[in-house]
Amino acid sequence: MALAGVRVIELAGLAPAPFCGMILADFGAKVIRVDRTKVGMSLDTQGRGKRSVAINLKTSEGVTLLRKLCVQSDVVLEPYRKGVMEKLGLGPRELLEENPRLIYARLTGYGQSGSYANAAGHDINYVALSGLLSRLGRSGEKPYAPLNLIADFAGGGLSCALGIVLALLERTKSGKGQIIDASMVEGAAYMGSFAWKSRSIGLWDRPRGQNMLDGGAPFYDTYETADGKYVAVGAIEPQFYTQLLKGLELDAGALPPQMSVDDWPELSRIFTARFASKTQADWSRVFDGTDACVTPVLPLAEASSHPHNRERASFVKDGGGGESPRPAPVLSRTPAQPCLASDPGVGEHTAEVLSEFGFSSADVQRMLAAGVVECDAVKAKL
Ligand SMILES: CCCCCCCCCCCC[C@H](C)C(=O)SCCNC(=O)CCNC(=O)[C@H](O)C(C)(C)COP(=O)(O)OP(=O)(O)OC[C@H]1O[C@@H](n2cnc3c(N)ncnc32)[C@H](O)[C@@H]1OP(=O)(O)O
Repeated sequence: MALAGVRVIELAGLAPAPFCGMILADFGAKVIRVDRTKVGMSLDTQGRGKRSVAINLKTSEGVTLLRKLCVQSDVVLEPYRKGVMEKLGLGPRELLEENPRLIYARLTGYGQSGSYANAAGHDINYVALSGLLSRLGRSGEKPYAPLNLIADFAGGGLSCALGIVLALLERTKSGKGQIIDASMVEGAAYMGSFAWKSRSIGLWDRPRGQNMLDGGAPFYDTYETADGKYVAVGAIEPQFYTQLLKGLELDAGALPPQMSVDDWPELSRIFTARFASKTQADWSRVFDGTDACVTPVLPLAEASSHPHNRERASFVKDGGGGESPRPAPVLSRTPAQPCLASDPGVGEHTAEVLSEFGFSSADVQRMLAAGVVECDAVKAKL
């Protein structure tokens, strides 16, 4: 796999950093998640392919131990508020001094500087500050955050993974590590560059929810079908729009022109009534195999069984039967191989990992007895 041989220390976080770590693990990195002690269970639902070490960082020996793990690794991924790692004496300056090849990734909401740098926040706050949230939502309604996808995952975990891979690539030339300041506000904004830069072509001139791509245009929207399900319509180009009208059995000559913005509400009413006349499956029969850009809106539970996704094996089943998306994109020679074993329990691999880093079993036993580390002995034996 592309990242084989890369060792990553991921400090356990909430959602963005765990996703970043999972991407790296999916593509072959050895990711070690550092969990807290005395927590029972992990909230990391993105633990695929990782191993877990439980360390109490409120002990000085725990901090020393983590330092040893970090300086013997390629990447440190930390998800804490600005200054937390420095307080522990594990800031980038200290660690890079000991290991100049280390890539030190800091995944935060507001970044390492600026007046919000110390503030708590979550996805919705970061998307709000990026400017994007103001553009999301239906006409006449309040701004709407589409799950926690934009900042936590697209602008956060994914863009931080890109930063790490770029730094690894650069290290092959310079031999040097570096610090990655991954701010979710900036990651989200960057991911939304199209929204900024396409203002120059008038794509967002109208209020929220009244533009071509935000629910304003009848040919770029969702419609309810006769069975209470939905279809998605994305027929932007005239040749595809023509196919849409054909499938809906509408006479183009009797309708206002596609780009007559003032007539969009009326066209929407016509499309709404038409789509309500058949079931979702009926519409798939009408539109599959055409260029009308009409697809069913699938629930998560049905996505993997859609013929297209089934043919590409786009979803994988883990050992417990749980389904999730397979890693993307697909690399031809070195594709990701997602681990199908169950996600790691807190401290499941403490003894195994510490031994790999050169600790003797007597060291491990002593640290266990002192409460510096914890080992989930039951899971570790399975
Ligand atoms: C009832 C609750 C139910 C919860 C169910 C949860 C289900 C999952 C839901 C996922 C929701 C995802 C949401 C929508 C998100 O947006 S997640 C993104 C959140 N934001 C970020 O990640 C940005 C960067 N991080 C942060 O800003 C902050 O970490 C935070 C998220 C605001 C949380 O702040 P806070 O809890 O005060 O923690 P921090 O200031 O970072 O300090 C962490 C403290 O923990 C300590 N710590 C860490 N590891 C260990 C360890 N192994 N052992 C002992 N202690 C440990 C650190 O030393 C630090 O301690 P201290 O410096 O405060 O004394």
